[in-house]
Amino acid sequence: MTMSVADYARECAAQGLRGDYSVCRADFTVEQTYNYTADEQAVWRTLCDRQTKLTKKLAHRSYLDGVATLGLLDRIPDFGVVSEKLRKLTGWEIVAVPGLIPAPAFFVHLAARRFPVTNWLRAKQELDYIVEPDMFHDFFGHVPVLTQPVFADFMQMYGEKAEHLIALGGDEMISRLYWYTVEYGLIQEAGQPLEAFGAGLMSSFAELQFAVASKDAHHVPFDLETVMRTSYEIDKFQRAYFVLPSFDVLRDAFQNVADMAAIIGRHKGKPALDPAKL
Ligand SMILES: C[C@H](O)[C@H](O)[C@H]1CNc2nc(N)[nH]c(=O)c2N1
Ligand SMILES: N[C@@H](Cc1ccccc1)C(=O)O
Ligand SMILES: [Fe+2]
Repeated sequence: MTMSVADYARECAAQGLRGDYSVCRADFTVEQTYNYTADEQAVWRTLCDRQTKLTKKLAHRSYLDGVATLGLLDRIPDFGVVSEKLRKLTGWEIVAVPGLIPAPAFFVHLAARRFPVTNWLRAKQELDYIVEPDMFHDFFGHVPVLTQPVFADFMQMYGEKAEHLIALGGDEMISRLYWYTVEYGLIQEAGQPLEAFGAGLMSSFAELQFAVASKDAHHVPFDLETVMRTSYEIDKFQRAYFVLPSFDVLRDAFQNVADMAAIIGRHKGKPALDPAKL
């Protein structure tokens, strides 16, 4: 199922990831330990002020409705306090993690309506973009939509179905689908402008503008099989952004898990598609 914390900690250190995985529980959770400095509080406020202005213009309404419901904070959030509010709204809660955790463990949390939020914050030198998920990405990017019942249910369903598809050897392919939609997806509904959908865009001042507004961004119409076959890199701007015609198209992809299992069966272990060549 999931590799041990010790093995994963070694792998993260080898990749130069920042999180301290030495104090994780077996499910990769840690305590939040609310001991942030005045400087970190100031970085948090700056990030929230700038991103709130930008997402108002470029983000899909599902995210903005979530922000309005969540009531974004002028201080670094106390995960316990926010979990109390989330539980009442949609049954979700936040668990603290040291940073990126393995996909299988990640999906087990989603299936249980627990969203893993990194417990450390980016430095002021990384304000516009950071190569690994930090607390601002996980919280500001992902948590707002968990207040919206339709998306809260979708994220739990994603975790449940992913566990089943990982058992079929779909670990990489189900992660790609998550990556190109929940993390870096765009959406353009009929008669609407192109908007950001993915959390990795909501938390990055630089990439949000690039993905939605730059003529150099490579936009590809969403296609389930293509997405599941296309590789991605986590530490640079995406070389393809898939555009959903509606949220229903993404949710409906999960209605027929047999189709997803068939795609996994067809392409498991084959070379991935290059996003730049789509
Ligand atoms: C599912 C897919 O692998 C995706 O990149 C996961 C992996 N691990 C993660 N770990 C954390 N802490 N936060 C995330 O958003 C993710 N995303
Ligand atoms: N690049 C995102 C953070 C992120 C890194 C890696 C994976 C997902 C998200 C940001 O700058 O906010
Ligand atoms: Fe994320």
